[in-house]
Amino acid sequence: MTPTTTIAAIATPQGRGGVGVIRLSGPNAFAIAEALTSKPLPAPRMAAFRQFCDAQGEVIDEGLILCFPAPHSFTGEQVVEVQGHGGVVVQNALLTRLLSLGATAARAGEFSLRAFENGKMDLVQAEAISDLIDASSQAAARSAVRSLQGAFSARVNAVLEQLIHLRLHVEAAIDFPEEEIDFLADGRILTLLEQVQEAVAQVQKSAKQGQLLREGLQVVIAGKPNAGKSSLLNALAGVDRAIVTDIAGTTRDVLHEKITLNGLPITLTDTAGLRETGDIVEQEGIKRAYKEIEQADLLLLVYDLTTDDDPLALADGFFHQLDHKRLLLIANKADLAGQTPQQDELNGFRRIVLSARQESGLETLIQAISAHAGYQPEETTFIARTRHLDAMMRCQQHLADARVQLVEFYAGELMAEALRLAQNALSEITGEFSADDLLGKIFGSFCIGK
Ligand SMILES: Nc1nc2c(c(=O)[nH]1)N(C=O)[C@@H](CNc1ccc(C(=O)N[C@@H](CCC(=O)O)C(=O)O)cc1)CN2
Ligand SMILES: Nc1nc2c(ncn2[C@@H]2O[C@H](COP(=O)(O)OP(=O)(O)OP(=O)(O)O)[C@@H](O)[C@H]2O)c(=O)[nH]1
Ligand SMILES: [Mg+2]
Repeated sequence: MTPTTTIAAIATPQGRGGVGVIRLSGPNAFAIAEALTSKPLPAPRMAAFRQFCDAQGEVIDEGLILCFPAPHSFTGEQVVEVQGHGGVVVQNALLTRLLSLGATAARAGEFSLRAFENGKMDLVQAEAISDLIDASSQAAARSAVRSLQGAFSARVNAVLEQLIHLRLHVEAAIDFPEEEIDFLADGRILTLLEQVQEAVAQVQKSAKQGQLLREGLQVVIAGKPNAGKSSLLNALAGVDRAIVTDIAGTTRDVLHEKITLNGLPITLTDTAGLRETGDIVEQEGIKRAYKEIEQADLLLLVYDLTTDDDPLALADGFFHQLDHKRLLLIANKADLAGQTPQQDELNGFRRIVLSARQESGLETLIQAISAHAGYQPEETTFIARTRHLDAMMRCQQHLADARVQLVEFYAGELMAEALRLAQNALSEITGEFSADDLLGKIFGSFCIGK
């Protein structure tokens, strides 16, 4: 084993601020802090005012120092906070001094990784810290705090307990072969298995909401030139973001705008009008539009009601293989066409009649977008990631396999093995069972100092 280093990093953002905090964590944190201040440290968890000096005794900054003896700290190690003034130059000078005193510059996520390794939190909670910092809506932030406080972990652990209970029954059935057939066939094990499947399904449902809050929804606006795509983006964003003119082919570049609808973070994308063109710049814009269309969670196909464009023919022409569920038809310029904003269906496609310029019919569109995402905000939603959903999906596959082994083959051993794999998959969520590269991937995506 490599000896544990003492790591240091600036914990506050790089920039101007009233206060800038540098954290130290590791076995030499206290010794390094003492050398920095040339004074005894204050009592644990008590702030003291100190001067922070360089090797020549020159004052770099003055501020507060705070010590957290192991294991009662964020990381579970000795932790010191050096709270100086918030400025890029002075903070870097302090950090450099700490490095010269023997500290090592922390890698991204290294404080959180240590907290995880020392049992201060599980993987879901560590991820929740990162998601809280990156939350793009109030609802996302609240659900990240819920995960941080253990709401998600508690649900996973409850299912794990059920699963372990089931495994004990199955192992017992295998260990007493004379009773095997009866034990496996009497329905008790099947009932337990179905209860576990249902419990996982419930957590999956909640986690799906949490993942939506974390990742948000990619909504791409597409259609022919002049249909009113940029006008729609501006209307939904509530700001005059995209250039709108009556010249067809106004938008060239792809434009992203982040908004939240009822707490759901959404990235709205405006694209160049789709048409055959000889203009090279426009061609490039259209190429980029198609790239966005491919990646959209939801596509708004905007067309102009005052033209004789047939939206279904347009949809077919622009995106032949498109999944119907991903497409919403937007009949724009209702004001000019003398139509009232409304919602209806066209050959199985949902259609919304609205006026982007007059901003009428937008509420209906917003509702349709939320409904498309299956977004149902609840007070108990916890933040979740694709990684978690993936683990639960694999858990369900193993449970389904266990069921087949039981009901079709009465194969106790094979059922037991499937259940073991199901448990491993579920345990990956909280990190109880994990591959090393998984940890590297997760913590590497954190910011430095976290
Ligand atoms: N100044 C400062 N503020 C901060 C942090 C920090 O590191 N420093 N945090 C950084 O993320 C968050 C708070 N996280 C923390 C989590 C645990 C402990 C801690 O001392 N835990 C001890 C004692 C617990 C207790 O007294 O109840 C322990 O777990 O034993 C400290 C900060 C947000 N605010
Ligand atoms: N009356 C009326 N005019 C609209 C409406 N929406 C857009 N327009 C007008 O239609 C013209 C084109 O609007 P844009 O939003 O630039 O259209 P676009 O689809 O982004 O066009 P390109 O960027 O060229 O592909 C502008 O003159 C808008 O003011 C609407 O609902 N009603
Ligand atoms: Mg435009």
